[in-house]
Amino acid sequence: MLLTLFESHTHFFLSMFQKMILTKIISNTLSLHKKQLIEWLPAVRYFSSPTNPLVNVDVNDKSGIAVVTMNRKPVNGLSLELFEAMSKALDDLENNRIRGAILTSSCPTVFSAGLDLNELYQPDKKRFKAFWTTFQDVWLKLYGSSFPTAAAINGHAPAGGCFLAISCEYRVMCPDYKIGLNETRLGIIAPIFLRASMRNTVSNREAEKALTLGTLYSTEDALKIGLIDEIAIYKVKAIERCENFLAQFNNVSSIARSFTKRSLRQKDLEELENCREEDFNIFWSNLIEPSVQKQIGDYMQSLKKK
Ligand SMILES: CCCCC/C=C\C/C=C\CC/C=C/CC(=O)SCCNC(=O)CCNC(=O)[C@H](O)C(C)(C)COP(=O)(O)OP(=O)(O)OC[C@H]1O[C@@H](n2cnc3c(N)ncnc32)[C@H](O)[C@@H]1OP(=O)(O)O
Repeated sequence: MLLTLFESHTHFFLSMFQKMILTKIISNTLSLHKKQLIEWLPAVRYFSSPTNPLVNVDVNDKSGIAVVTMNRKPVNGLSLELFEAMSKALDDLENNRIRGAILTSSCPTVFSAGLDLNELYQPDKKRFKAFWTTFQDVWLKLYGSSFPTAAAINGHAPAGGCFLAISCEYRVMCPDYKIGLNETRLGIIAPIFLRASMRNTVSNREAEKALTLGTLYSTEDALKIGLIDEIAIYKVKAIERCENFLAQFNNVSSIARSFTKRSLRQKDLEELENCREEDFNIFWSNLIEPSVQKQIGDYMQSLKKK
């Protein structure tokens, strides 16, 4: 009842005084530290994000929902700079307590082509370390966000592209594209945090099959195995369907929702938090194997020859 009362107030701007009183009452009732509670307070203020050419954040003042658009042509290859921009955008969204976020792409037929192969081919260790650490940050922030998330998958989403989508809570995809985790086809072992996101999306059996075979699914087959939740005919509709999903949370206590999400994902988040360095080392040694480098180089060539 206290939460319901609190929620109904938060749709309006809270004066500092109101906020202090409410914080005190709720933190006493839920036995939370003030800092912990503030971190999980529901959306109360919306913002317009400073522009970064690689990631556009557009917050709808009325709904409080942010559309986060990756904008790195031609295929949203996930480079260090794109990850940095995403990491910053996720911080801004968290700090401004938005009501939900929808991840999508400005490329007409590609959501994201996954990790930028240029980051993986003949890598410089220092840059790759920064790249990998920022990649981990993005996953921790997206998968562990206090606000609800959805992906409007308006194009192909192989490998890292699929990975971003399954780190969200809901996925709507446009027809006639491919999605999946094809890392094993490239000689790569899926990292710990990728496995966690996949298991959280499809059944353990499907996750095992999908990851070991490295299958890329059509939109229709992805729906069948639960890798996506809905199909929408084009991008605008996909965003609308994501908005509808997020709007359902208007009738749910933000605090109860955030804590429940957190508790369900906590184990996965901690698993990576506790082994970030080890995770890097494993991938670095896998990546610099001459056979893997050759595979990546050949693969890049084959993409260029198309
Ligand atoms: C490969 C080894 C990975 C090692 C990783 C190590 C550990 C990581 C483990 C797990 C972490 C999570 C997983 C990450 C793995 C990855 O994400 S690796 C990337 C895998 N991505 C792919 O296999 C997709 C490759 N791309 C495509 O299939 C197609 O491009 C597309 C997305 C279906 C789009 O097709 P379309 O016809 O529209 O475009 P083009 O193919 O003509 O491409 C245009 C242009 O873009 C270049 N390009 C495509 N993909 C990438 C990419 N991932 N990175 C960099 N550049 C890419 C392509 O070469 C073309 O260039 P151009 O000819 O110079 O114009």
